[in-house]
Amino acid sequence: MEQINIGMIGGGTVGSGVFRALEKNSALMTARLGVKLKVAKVAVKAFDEPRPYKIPVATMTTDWTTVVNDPKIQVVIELMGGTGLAKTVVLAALKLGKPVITANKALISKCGPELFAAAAKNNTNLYYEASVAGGIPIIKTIREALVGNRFTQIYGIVNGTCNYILTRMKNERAEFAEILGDAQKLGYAEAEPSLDVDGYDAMHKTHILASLAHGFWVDEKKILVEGIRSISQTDIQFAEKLGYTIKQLGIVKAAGAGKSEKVQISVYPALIPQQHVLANVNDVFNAVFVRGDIVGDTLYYGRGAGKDATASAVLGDIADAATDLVNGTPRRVPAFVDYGRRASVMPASESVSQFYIRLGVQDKPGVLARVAAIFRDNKISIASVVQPENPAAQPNVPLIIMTHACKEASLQKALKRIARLSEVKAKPVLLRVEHFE
Ligand SMILES: NC(=O)C1=CN([C@@H]2O[C@H](COP(=O)(O)OP(=O)(O)OC[C@H]3O[C@@H](n4cnc5c(N)ncnc54)[C@H](O)[C@@H]3O)[C@@H](O)[C@H]2O)C=CC1
Ligand SMILES: N[C@@H](CC=O)C(=O)O
Ligand code: NA
Repeated sequence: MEQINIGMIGGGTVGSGVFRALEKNSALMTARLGVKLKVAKVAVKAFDEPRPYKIPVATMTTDWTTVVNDPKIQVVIELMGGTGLAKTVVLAALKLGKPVITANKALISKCGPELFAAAAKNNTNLYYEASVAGGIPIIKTIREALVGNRFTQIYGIVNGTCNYILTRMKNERAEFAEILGDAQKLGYAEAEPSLDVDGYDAMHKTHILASLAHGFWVDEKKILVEGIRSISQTDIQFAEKLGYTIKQLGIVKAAGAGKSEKVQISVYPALIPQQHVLANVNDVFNAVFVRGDIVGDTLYYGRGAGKDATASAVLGDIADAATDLVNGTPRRVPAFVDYGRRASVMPASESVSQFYIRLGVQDKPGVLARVAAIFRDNKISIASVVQPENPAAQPNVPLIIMTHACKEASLQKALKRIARLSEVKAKPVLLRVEHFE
């Protein structure tokens, strides 16, 4: 029976997870695939760095080139992260004609077309299932299982760290910073956790999904990105009172048809109705809702981060890479196909939604009337206003306003004027409300 020798660059949370998962289930995979799989070498920064599972010292090296260049290594897995050296590693392996597996969404989002071209030029492939929604097989679903569909809507909770933080903020009334520390300890957060909390990790994943779903590599600068830092206990509790839960969403929504089709691609924390299925996706779990024109609505759920769930996605890619090698079909499912469907990305200013606005205002007569007048001037209709009682006679109090649906541009214009009012004492917090229509 043929054996495929695998070289891994990175042996941290995900890398050691993959090593351990193969120790556990490689015999099962061999039985299913008819090919033996062996992680022959692992490159790490330091042999004794903390990692959740052990990797034998004899398997490790600190020189990645000895892994990639070893003629016995047939498949290279990049699990080091970042977009600098990781890109060099991936390109080096592809240039040697070796299939590469990566979990690195930052790298795919930033350099996808260049890497896909290198894979094609060298008649090999790039596999990246672990890069989006951890253990959920969403890349395979969009590219293979649902290949017969046009995708009209994708809504995803695609960052495990943010979902974990928002869930614990809601359930325990705990504060942001303390929970982020736990997400780091659990191996969910990026090495640079601002990628998670400022929305960029979810943007990388939404960028990849949008590009796959619509057949052209989206310009990432056109994606609206907002993180979860500005969300406070006040927002979580008011959202709850109003019947909503706050979730960070990646949104890919197509409107119009043919040449006039526009795709909204955004990442932001949104108020979603408590009874919606995505409102009940908690902790590190991710979920992706996909609407296809033939299949209708579909939903995928699972752990979005962590050593084992992410390893499971890498194992799936190992199976594909090994089978493609054995069968001599390296480009059976190309990493990405640009089929020239240049729908335009809708500018954020054109999108329409309902808004939640939290202002910090002086508690004195006339403030609400002045704010309401600005909304009226911008033809924005107010759906409800909540101002909690102020028994402690604080000088500044929150004022929460829910609007009816309006254009983002009108809302932003109104908000600029409101922020300048002398009675408005803090930077307004704006959250969109998503009704999944
Ligand atoms: N942790 C998670 O839940 C998930 C992580 N990812 C992605 O997987 C990748 C790896 O993430 P983690 O395992 O969490 O990171 P980590 O920080 O735990 O592990 C990184 C590994 O790369 C090694 N490394 C770094 N620079 C190196 C160099 N110059 N030469 C050799 N080895 C080097 C480190 O020694 C370490 O073993 C990242 O791209 C991340 O975005 C994707 C999905 C989930
Ligand atoms: N930091 C990421 C890891 C998985 O992609 C997340 O929290 O989702
Ligand atoms: Na995945």
